Amino acid sequence: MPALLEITDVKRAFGGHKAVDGVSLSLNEGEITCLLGPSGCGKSTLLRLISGLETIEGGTIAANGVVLSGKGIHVPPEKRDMGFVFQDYALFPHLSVRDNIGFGLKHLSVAERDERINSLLATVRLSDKAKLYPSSLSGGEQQRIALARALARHPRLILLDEPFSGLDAHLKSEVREATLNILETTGTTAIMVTHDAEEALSMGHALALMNEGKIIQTGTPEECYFNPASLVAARLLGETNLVPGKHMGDHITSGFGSIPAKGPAAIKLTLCIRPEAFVVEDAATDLTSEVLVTAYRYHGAYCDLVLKAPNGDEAHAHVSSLRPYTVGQTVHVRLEPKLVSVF
Ligand SMILES: Nc1ncnc2c1ncn2[C@@H]1O[C@H](COP(=O)(O)OP(=O)(O)OP(=O)(O)O)[C@@H](O)[C@H]1O
Repeated sequence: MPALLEITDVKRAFGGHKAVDGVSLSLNEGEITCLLGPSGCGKSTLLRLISGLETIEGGTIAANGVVLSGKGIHVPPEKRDMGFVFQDYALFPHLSVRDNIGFGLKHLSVAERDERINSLLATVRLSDKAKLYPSSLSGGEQQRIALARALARHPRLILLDEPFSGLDAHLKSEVREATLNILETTGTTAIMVTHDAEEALSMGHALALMNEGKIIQTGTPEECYFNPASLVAARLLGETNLVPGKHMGDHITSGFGSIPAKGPAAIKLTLCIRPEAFVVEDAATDLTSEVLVTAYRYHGAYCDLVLKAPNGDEAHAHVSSLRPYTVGQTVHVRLEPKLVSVF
């Protein structure tokens, strides 16, 4: 897929603090790229640099081969052909849903404008709310208006900055799904900032992991989750247990069982084990370890166990809730190699 936006070695500092420190990233046409990183790592700044709301101090940003930000070049935001969805939606409270969506369409004839608004209202399933004002709508509905407004001018790129952070947990997954649907059916290219790993993994066609102003890994969600490039990347993508491991022939052993060796032999290894990597077996095998259950919490879909290995190492495990567990019992566990990274 061709790159729509090419970011090359982009830099931006504030008072000596390198907020964006030499970032290179390609956004592919028709894809949603999720930019995931901890608070303060520079995600919003990068988005603002792409939008043109902020100026770069080094590098280039080009769309379809045309430089938008570069040495002596700064195309203003309104000429970049991009749509924005902000954290707080930034809707106009004094305008109806219809007028919010049509705000950027004043260059069209009345008939063309009406047709475009009607089509967008249908896309975001708000046709029956067209005459209402934002204050009388739910958070999820307001988010869909913001999305429709951002899509109104058929922008080449949509920038979303934490678009679901204002929504209740139960509404979040529904609105995420609806947004994904709209972006995919309209074939829109988008970059979405989030610090929620689950959101990034479930919504992104591509992921860009960011830390301390730098992109530390890019790839599909599966590539990043199963093969994190570093401990920092692994931790960004979800809960992990860090446990020492040892090379023993063609295996790596740990207090929680053995996995086939990965990578070159090394004296000191750290295993990064996802909680769902633990498999409880009925009996001991070459790959299992007998561990003690020191804490147990039922979560419905799974059980959260704290396990203590014979060597004293501890780990959190998410295992099937079909089997009963009690604190103080011992179980035979092995590790699912795909969910273990070795550093
Ligand atoms: N206009 C500004 N003036 C001074 N410092 C700024 C400015 N904008 C951002 N920063 C600083 O740059 C760093 C990156 O900020 P940014 O908002 O891009 O992070 P973020 O990853 O989006 O964080 P969050 O997830 O908390 O929104 C922070 O240390 C922030 O304080």
